[in-house]
Amino acid sequence: MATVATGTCVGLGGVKLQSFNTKPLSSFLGKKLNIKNLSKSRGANERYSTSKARNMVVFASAGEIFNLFHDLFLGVGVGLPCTVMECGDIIYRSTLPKSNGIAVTVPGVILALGTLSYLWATPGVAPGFFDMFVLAPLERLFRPTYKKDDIVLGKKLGEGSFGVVYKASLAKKSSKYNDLVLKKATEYGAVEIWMNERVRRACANSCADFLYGFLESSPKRGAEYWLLWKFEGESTLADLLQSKEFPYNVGSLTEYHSLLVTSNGNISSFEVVIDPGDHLLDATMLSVEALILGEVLDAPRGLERENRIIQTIMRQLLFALEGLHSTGIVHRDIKPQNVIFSEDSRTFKIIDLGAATDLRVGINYIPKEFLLDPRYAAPEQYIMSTQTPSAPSLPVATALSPVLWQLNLPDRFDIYSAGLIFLQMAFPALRSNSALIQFNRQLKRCEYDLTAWRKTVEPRASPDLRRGFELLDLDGGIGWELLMSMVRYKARKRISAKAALAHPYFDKEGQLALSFVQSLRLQLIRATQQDYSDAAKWVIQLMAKSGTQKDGGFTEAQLQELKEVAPKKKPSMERNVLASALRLQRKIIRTINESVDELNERRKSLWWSKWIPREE
Ligand SMILES: Nc1ncnc2c1ncn2[C@@H]1O[C@H](COP(=O)(O)OP(=O)(O)OP(=O)(O)O)[C@@H](O)[C@H]1O
Repeated sequence: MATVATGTCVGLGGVKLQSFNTKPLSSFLGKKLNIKNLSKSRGANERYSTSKARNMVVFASAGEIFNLFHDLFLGVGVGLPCTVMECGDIIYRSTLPKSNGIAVTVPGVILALGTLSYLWATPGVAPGFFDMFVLAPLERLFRPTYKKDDIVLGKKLGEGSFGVVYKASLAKKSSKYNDLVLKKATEYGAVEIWMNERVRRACANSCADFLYGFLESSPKRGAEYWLLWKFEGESTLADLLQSKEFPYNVGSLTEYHSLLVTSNGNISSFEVVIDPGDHLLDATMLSVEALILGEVLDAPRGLERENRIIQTIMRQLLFALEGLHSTGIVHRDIKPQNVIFSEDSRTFKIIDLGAATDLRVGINYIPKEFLLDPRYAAPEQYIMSTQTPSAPSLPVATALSPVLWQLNLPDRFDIYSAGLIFLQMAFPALRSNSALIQFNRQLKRCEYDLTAWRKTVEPRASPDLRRGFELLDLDGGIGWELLMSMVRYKARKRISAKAALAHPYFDKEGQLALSFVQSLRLQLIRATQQDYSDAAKWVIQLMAKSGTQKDGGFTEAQLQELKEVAPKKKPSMERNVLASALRLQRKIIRTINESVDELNERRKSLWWSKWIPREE
């Protein structure tokens, strides 16, 4: 009986040489094998035998490659029936192996884990798909909708480059939403509706409560996007910062002086600073009552108390930013004017997503366009490297988003702006526009090195400025350290919102009371924020210093020793491979950029706007 090791079955014959060649040929691949042709003529058999060895070599290597893929996909159960499960001998059924489910292989597990972590890495391809194709349509089915006639316009709240904002209310009174905010926006309104809907589904607490957005066309004004939010409150952080009372004007908003009924029936008071995520306990419910009754108790004023209020604002701002960044949205216009105090939730929230960009799908990613407020913009101006000049199409953007995110760390743009807000809160002298512009110039002159800036201004600092340094130096300078890790020239060296939230600056007890684990965490944050290029420069300088050990340089003998242990020049073959790999890498980047540019025609970049409801 002919056996399977004929090589006639291209690919598969080679794959299973060891196991197949002892089995009856008829048990494999049945009809596809031309058994007759092989056994009919002797000549054919001879030709077969002489080519057998050659075929065996070819098939053996092909077999190895196939085996690798076979093993890989076996782990995740992909392939033809008999390649993903053991079929045994179909004649003698008793030889069939007992089923033990899907075989798990190490490469299969690695592949599956790698794929999963790529799909879940920031900005999150998999959650993005779920959001877009499941949550968004579901939400559209159930959420309340509004039209022009449902809305009564009130006073104008502001007018910006992207539209006019009004206070508004509903024609039919609603118990939930009395006061609303309406923005009539230009073409960018479409982007803002998209961003607000995404935020409402992914991190509702980060931004103002968004109700609805639609396209409204009037013969007089043409097409306009109408966006509706809940009215969160009267004060933005900019309004609060302008007051001489800052931060105590915020203190009275965020601090509850709660009443504690002690066991002997006496009422004593204590202060609670409400953080996002804190739950009101029974005792603090009493404090709401106390607030309504106007029985607010004043704690002593001073640096410590101011520091605590600023800490609370920074934590709330970073919390909101972390929500946006973890879902792939970069705001690009973080400034005190766009941070509003929500009177209901008693937290600061972000508003104005008109300049935001959704990097999960590449929406509104127009780096060439200058949209940024220069007072708060990070030095890089663009959130993505100019090597990646414009937004890719949806599938390309989605597939590449984790890579582009890691390459550019676009979220650090917002962190720089938040750092400047922190600076303005700590230094009253830097709160005015002109003072901030001057500070920006000084910092640029110091090459964005805050320590260098401090050295130049501190000796001749005004009492206001000195007070700011004192505040940041509390608890062993932990506030100054956080500020420095936010305001840095290179985006890659800035701390992320998530890491900043874990910074010991936010530990209520201060740095001196840090536990062992907390100290370790601080060391880790410091290590990841280190500018290693400076360390490298230092080593090079040290090496370049000719002379003696006494001067801090290496001696000639030491340099000679180092030369000897230095790696020898790579062989030319290796260097050629390296050069080709680099050329290939450059070519891939160029090709991606070109296709990205090509795909970024305006027609294509507004694909999402067809999902925005139009008024009938
Ligand atoms: N949800 C809200 N609740 C209360 N007030 C709000 C809300 N949204 C916006 N405002 C108020 O309206 C003002 C303008 O809002 P917004 O910044 O979104 O408009 P804009 O047209 O983009 O303005 P600009 O271009 O100046 O930033 C804000 O400064 C704030 O005072």
